[in-house]
Amino acid sequence: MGPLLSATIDNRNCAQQSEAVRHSLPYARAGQVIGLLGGSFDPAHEGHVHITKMALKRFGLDRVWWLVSPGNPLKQAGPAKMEKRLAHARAVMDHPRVQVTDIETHTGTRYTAATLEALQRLYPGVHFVWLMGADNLAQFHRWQDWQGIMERVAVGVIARPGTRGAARNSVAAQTFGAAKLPGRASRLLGRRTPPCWCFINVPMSDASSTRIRQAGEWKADT
Ligand SMILES: Nc1ncnc2c1ncn2[C@@H]1O[C@H](COP(=O)(O)OP(=O)(O)OP(=O)(O)O)[C@@H](O)[C@H]1O
Ligand SMILES: O=C(O)c1ccc[n+]([C@@H]2O[C@H](COP(=O)([O-])O)[C@@H](O)[C@H]2O)c1
Repeated sequence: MGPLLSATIDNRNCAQQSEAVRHSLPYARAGQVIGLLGGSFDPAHEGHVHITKMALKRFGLDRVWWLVSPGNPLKQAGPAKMEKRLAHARAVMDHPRVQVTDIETHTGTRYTAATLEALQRLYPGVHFVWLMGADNLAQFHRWQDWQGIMERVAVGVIARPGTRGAARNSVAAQTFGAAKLPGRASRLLGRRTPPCWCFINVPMSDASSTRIRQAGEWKADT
């Protein structure tokens, strides 16, 4: 087989693969603002539901997609099986504008920077907003290519009990201080050109997956 033919077949395989990935993904059209809440969801709980509803309202989002992670790259211990976490998350989060997905299984990405790059390639013209609790902002500078994430998408941060100070003093908050949108303007977040991030001070939920696991209400392999 000549090099030209082999390259054509490779390209076709590649196109078929990305078509298959596209079929496994939720629908969004250009111009929509989609919030992405990535997490281990091991298990999903009322705190996730609460911040999702707050984000929909306060960040002016059209939809939120939960990205149930194959595994947080910074966590040593693996979470419960994907099918189990997905099923539970779908039972917990029942809202017409929220979809619970395993997108990273289909894109084959684990690091958030790579996931966002893949999603922007798959959804041209869609505005993505990365959502996270304040605890994650505090350690955001440990994520792979975290500055690249800030340059790529808007970031919406939601208050979490006991983490406000650490979030405010975090490397990310300090480094991108000039790109902070005041909470009163939070609805504009999704349509701003990154870097742009916003912290919303909302009524808080103290629910946590760690607490649920420690109480023995969720077992990894059952
Ligand atoms: N009660 C909460 N308030 C605000 N943000 C939350 C809350 N619970 C989870 N989040 C956020 O939701 C995202 C996914 O969280 P995750 O699935 O890790 O749940 P968790 O309760 O933090 O889990 P764990 O205790 O295992 O670390 C993260 O951005 C996290 O900050
Ligand atoms: O990309 C990274 O380096 C990175 C490091 C830590 C966490 N994340 C992502 O942050 C989200 C929250 O993770 P978790 O385990 O705290 O629920 C989830 O989508 C992870 O993939 C991403």
